[in-house]
Amino acid sequence: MQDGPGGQRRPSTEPKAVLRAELGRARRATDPRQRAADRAAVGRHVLAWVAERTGPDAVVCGYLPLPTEPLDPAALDRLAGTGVTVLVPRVRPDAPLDWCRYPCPTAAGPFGIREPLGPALGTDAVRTADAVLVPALAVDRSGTRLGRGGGHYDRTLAGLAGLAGLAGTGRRPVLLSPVFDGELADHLPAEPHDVPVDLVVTPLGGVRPARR
Ligand SMILES: Nc1nc2c(c(=O)[nH]1)N(C=O)[C@@H](CNc1ccc(C(=O)N[C@@H](CCC(=O)O)C(=O)O)cc1)CN2
Ligand SMILES: Nc1ncnc2c1ncn2[C@@H]1O[C@H](COP(=O)(O)OP(=O)(O)OP(=O)(O)O)[C@@H](O)[C@H]1O
Repeated sequence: MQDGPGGQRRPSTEPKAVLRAELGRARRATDPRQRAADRAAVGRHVLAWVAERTGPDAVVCGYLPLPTEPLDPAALDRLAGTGVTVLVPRVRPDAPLDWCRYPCPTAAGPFGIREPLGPALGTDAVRTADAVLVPALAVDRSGTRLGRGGGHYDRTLAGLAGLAGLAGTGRRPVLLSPVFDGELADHLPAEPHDVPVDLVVTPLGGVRPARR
């Protein structure tokens, strides 16, 4: 939102902001039973992928999903129950995300998301991850993601980009974005700071390469 003449709030007409508003409306308009089935399907796909591709010693960065987001929170519990180390983000203003080990107590946080209250592991904890679930409102054919616009994940993923090819293992976490099937876009506005995701997870399509 921007301040309009006279100081009243009016919606931004910036292309990304318009897209976010449209995608948000579509999510809220989805039939709750369909949404629940979709969220459960995405959770199952994530669990199966982790079991197949990384195994029980894995570290997975997830997030505490909003009720309209395409990920069943129970999937995080099941993942943690398999022995996988699950981390969830804590927002810090104008900084990369901090991380807490899940499950942990949570409290109502900004933007309607639950805020984890466990000990803060620091922003570098994401570097230990084998996979990072990156929330998105849509993902396009080049893997460009449309997020909520806070830049929280952009700042977090920017630190990881430099990990590829580093001395040692040279590995960086695999980036997966859960989205609803209708949120695979042909083209989204991309900026230089946008880090593309590797994989998308949808209820019907399962886990697939983001580049199509
Ligand atoms: N579940 C979740 N956790 C996350 C993110 C996210 O997108 N999803 N974030 C990604 O960066 C960060 C928090 N940033 C956010 C920024 C804005 C809004 C937001 O606009 N919320 C709407 C409600 C949307 C809805 O109900 O669907 C609002 O407050 O009106 C949410 C999270 C870190 N944690
Ligand atoms: N690496 C970075 N360092 C500092 N600021 C950044 C970085 N990446 C993005 N930003 C800032 O974050 C703001 C939001 O960027 P953008 O619109 O791409 O968000 P988003 O990807 O939708 O959000 P999110 O990353 O939270 O999911 C922009 O003002 C941008 O300048």
